[in-house]
Amino acid sequence: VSKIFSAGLDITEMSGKSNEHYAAFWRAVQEMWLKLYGSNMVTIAAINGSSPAGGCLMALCCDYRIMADNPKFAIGLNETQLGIVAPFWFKDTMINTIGNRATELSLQLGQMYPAPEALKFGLVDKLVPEDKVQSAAAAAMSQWLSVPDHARQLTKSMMRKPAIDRLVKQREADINNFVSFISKDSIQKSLQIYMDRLKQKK
Ligand SMILES: CCC/C=C/C(=O)SCCNC(=O)CCNC(=O)[C@H](O)C(C)(C)COP(=O)([O-])OP(=O)([O-])OC[C@H]1O[C@@H](n2cnc3c(N)ncnc32)[C@H](O)[C@@H]1OP(=O)([O-])[O-]
Repeated sequence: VSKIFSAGLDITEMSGKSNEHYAAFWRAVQEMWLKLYGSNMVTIAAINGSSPAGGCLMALCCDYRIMADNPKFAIGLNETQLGIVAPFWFKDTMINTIGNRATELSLQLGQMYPAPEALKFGLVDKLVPEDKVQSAAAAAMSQWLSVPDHARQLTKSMMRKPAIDRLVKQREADINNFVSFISKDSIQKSLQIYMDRLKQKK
């Protein structure tokens, strides 16, 4: 979709559904993170549009982020703006990228950063003109692949394993927590209001 890298998790999957549905959905989101954050391959995000919440998480899972230099595109974990809470492993992924204080600011405010600010915060590593995002990502990939792979993989795993182990240990509890949170009437209402606002914006 033009102008969107990823709109994040599908909000319609989190509203008006059964607890079984929410549990299966959340397990799939966990799986995506475990696979992408834990991948031993080199992953470069070519961010060619806005990237809220789950979209930001996907970008943060990568080893390096290149974003289109367009202030209309914004990236961030904006969960609080929807009345929901980014789980601890979203938080850990952001801390591992931009540090504790910047993460606390970002998460509490549900801040979306336009591309130039995202670069300042270290949320992305490089800005390039919109038509150069793919080629810049390919160039970055070549650089990353020139490092001896075994050493790079072990280093990546050393950096990320503690966060991954934390979720693996608490997977079921995290699913239960998500289901009981998302199925609350007050949270369902917040999500509905947010979706209505998105539609009104058009
Ligand atoms: C604990 C849980 C953690 C949660 C993590 C998450 O990721 S939470 C998710 C956090 N995500 C957000 O907060 C993203 C909110 N979205 C946005 O900020 C903007 O849509 C945009 C910047 C992605 C694209 O702007 P744009 O002007 O190019 O496009 P547009 O605005 O006109 O939308 C087109 C259509 O798509 C619809 N739709 C959009 N997103 C979603 C979605 N996630 N889901 C479902 N539907 C969505 C929108 O309603 C509209 O539907 P319609 O009326 O055609 O039936």
